[in-house]
Amino acid sequence: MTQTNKISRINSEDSSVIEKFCTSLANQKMSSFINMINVIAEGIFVVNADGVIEVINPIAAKFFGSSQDALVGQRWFNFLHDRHREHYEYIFLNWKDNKKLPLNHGPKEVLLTRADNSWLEADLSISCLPESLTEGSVLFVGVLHNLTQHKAEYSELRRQASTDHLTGLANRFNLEKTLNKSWNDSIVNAQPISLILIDVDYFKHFNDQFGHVNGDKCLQKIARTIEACLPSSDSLAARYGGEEFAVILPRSHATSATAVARLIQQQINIINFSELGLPSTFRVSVSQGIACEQGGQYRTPEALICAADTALYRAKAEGRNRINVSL
Ligand SMILES: Nc1nc2c(ncn2[C@@H]2O[C@H](COP(=O)(O)OP(=O)(O)OP(=O)(O)O)[C@@H](O)[C@H]2O)c(=O)[nH]1
Repeated sequence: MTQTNKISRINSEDSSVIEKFCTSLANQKMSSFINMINVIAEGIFVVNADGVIEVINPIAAKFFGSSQDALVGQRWFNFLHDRHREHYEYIFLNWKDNKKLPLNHGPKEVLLTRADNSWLEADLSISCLPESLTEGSVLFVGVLHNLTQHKAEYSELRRQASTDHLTGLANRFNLEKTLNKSWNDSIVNAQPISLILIDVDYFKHFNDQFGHVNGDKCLQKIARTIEACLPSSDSLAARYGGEEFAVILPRSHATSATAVARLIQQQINIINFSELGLPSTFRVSVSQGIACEQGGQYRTPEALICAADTALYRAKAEGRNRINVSL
C-alpha cells in the first residue's frame, strides 16, 4: 500500500486534518504504527490535544458504530456516555494547562454511546504517543477493549451463583445474604421482619410412588406457586434445601406473614399434577413455620431461622398441612 493510499484511507474528507497528519506520516515510524494498529484486534484510535480523531482502526470504528472515514475529524468525547464525557474533557483540559505532565489514564471502564445510540461497555486506556513517533505533534492513543461479552458472562455467573438450579428460586447462599441485609434494614428502620420455612409433606413417599423425575417437577411447581404468593418485590422466595423452602418478608408482622402462609397453603393444595401423569385428584401439602422479629425478640438472623424451624417442626408434629407461628 502506498503512502497516499494510506492517507486517503485514514481521512478522505477533512483536508486540514490530512495536511496536519501528513506531517506525521512523513515519519516512517508513524506509518508503521498506523499499519500496525489497523491489524490489532483491540479498538485503537489516535486523537490530538483537542480530542479530535486523527486515526482510528477498524475495530475502534466498529465500537463507535461508524466508518473510519466518517469518524476522522470528529471529537472522540462525543462517543462517551454523559457520565464519562465530562471526566475525559476535564482530563484533556487539565493536561493542556500542565503540559509537563504526561497524560496516561486508565484502563478504566467506560460506556460508549455509539452512532446508532446503542451502548457499548469497554475498558479504555489513554496514553501520550512518544514525540519520537509524532515528530513533535501532541497525539494521544486510546485503546478500547470490548467488555460486552465479559460482562454478559460475569452476570450469568453471578446469576448462577445465587440461583437454585432446579427451581430457579434464590439458593441458600442468596437467602442468607438477603436475610442479613433485610435484617439490618429492619433494625435500622425499626420495622418487623418475618421468615416462613416451608417443608413439603411426605415427599419421600411422593418420590417412591412417582419417581425422582416427577419429584423434581413437583418441586418446580411448588417453587413457582410460592413465588407467585410473594406480597412485594422486596420479599424473597428461596430453596432452603431438599424439599424445604423459605420466604423472607421484610416489613411484615406475624399476622401478615400468616396471611401469606395461608395463601401458599391454599395454592399448593390445589396444584394439579395430571400433566405429569398423576391422578387428577392427587394433591400435595406443605407444613410451615413462621417467626417474626420485632423489637429485639431475636438477636440474630440465625436465631430467627431457628425459631421458624422450631415452629415448622411443631406444624409437622401437629399433623402436617399446618401453619405454626413462633411466639
Ligand atoms: N426428587 C427430588 N427429591 C428430593 C430432592 N431433595 C430432596 N428430596 C427428597 O425429599 C425427601 C425428603 O424426605 P423426608 O426428609 O423423609 O421427609 P418427608 O418424606 O417429606 O416427610 P415429612 O417432611 O416428615 O413430611 C427424600 O426422599 C429426598 O430424597 C430433590 O431435589 N428432588
